[in-house]
Amino acid sequence: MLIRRDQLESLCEIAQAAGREIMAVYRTDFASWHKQDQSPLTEGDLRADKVIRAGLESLFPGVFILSEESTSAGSGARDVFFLVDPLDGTREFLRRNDEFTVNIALIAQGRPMAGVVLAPALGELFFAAQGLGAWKRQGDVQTPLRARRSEGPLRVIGSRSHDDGVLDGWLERLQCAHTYTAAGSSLKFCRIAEGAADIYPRLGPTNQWDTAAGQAVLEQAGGAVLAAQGGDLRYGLDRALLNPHFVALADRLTKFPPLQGAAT
Ligand SMILES: Nc1ncnc2c1ncn2[C@@H]1O[C@H](COP(=O)(O)O)[C@@H](OP(=O)(O)O)[C@H]1O
Ligand SMILES: [Mg+2]
Repeated sequence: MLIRRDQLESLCEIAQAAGREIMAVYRTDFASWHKQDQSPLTEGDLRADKVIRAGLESLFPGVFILSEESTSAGSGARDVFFLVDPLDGTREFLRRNDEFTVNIALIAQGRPMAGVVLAPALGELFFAAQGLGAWKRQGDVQTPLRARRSEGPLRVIGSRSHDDGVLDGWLERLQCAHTYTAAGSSLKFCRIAEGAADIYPRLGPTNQWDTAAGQAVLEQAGGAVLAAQGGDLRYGLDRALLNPHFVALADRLTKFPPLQGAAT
């Protein structure tokens, strides 16, 4: 299922509306609490989820929505559905370091066909769809995205808040000079998509909604997201919510150490 340019623009508007809800909370002395899985939750997550769900239901009536914070009625596998993380990087939100994002992805036949990633505190919007392309919009400036491997040291980017030490061993096995930068949330995919980083190894858990929109942006910018067991990272309501370990790359031919200890 391909989406039209005006539909992609509408997805951007929905993300921006969610971003406004999040920023309204961010500016206050907001409370946070923990979900059953011990991940943090704020009013920002819930308000953004509500706005996104309402927007998607009106724009794409009847299309199933799986969000981190809510699930559409009905169950079973569907070929086409939305994957939504209304506030990715809740820990970054709590730390007030601005590196959190709104994520909306359209999945068809297991692949992310379109994605919008908005970093509302940074004012950066990334959006892409198969057949259309990938762009970054910041203020009035819009630029096409093109992932590219630097000619210098390999620029590795990784999680700011979730590093269980496995990454250090992986970096030691890299056979080339490299630099390392930490960044929160799905912004890591976007940094590769805009040519600011080369590789994002994820050797710890993520959920499907954490990665789908970022993958759509990166793939349409020319990059790739490879799953530990081989092939491009895929999505589905009939699959585990937890992603396998993966590596996101500007250039899929980049050599990297095996993603050992991969979850499936
Ligand atoms: N132990 C765990 N189990 C499942 N998901 C985890 C996890 N630790 C981190 N994550 C996922 O990693 C995301 C944050 O990514 P990063 O570390 O790259 O900023 C979290 O998104 P949320 O912040 O939306 O909960 C969460 O979904
Ligand atoms: Mg998330």
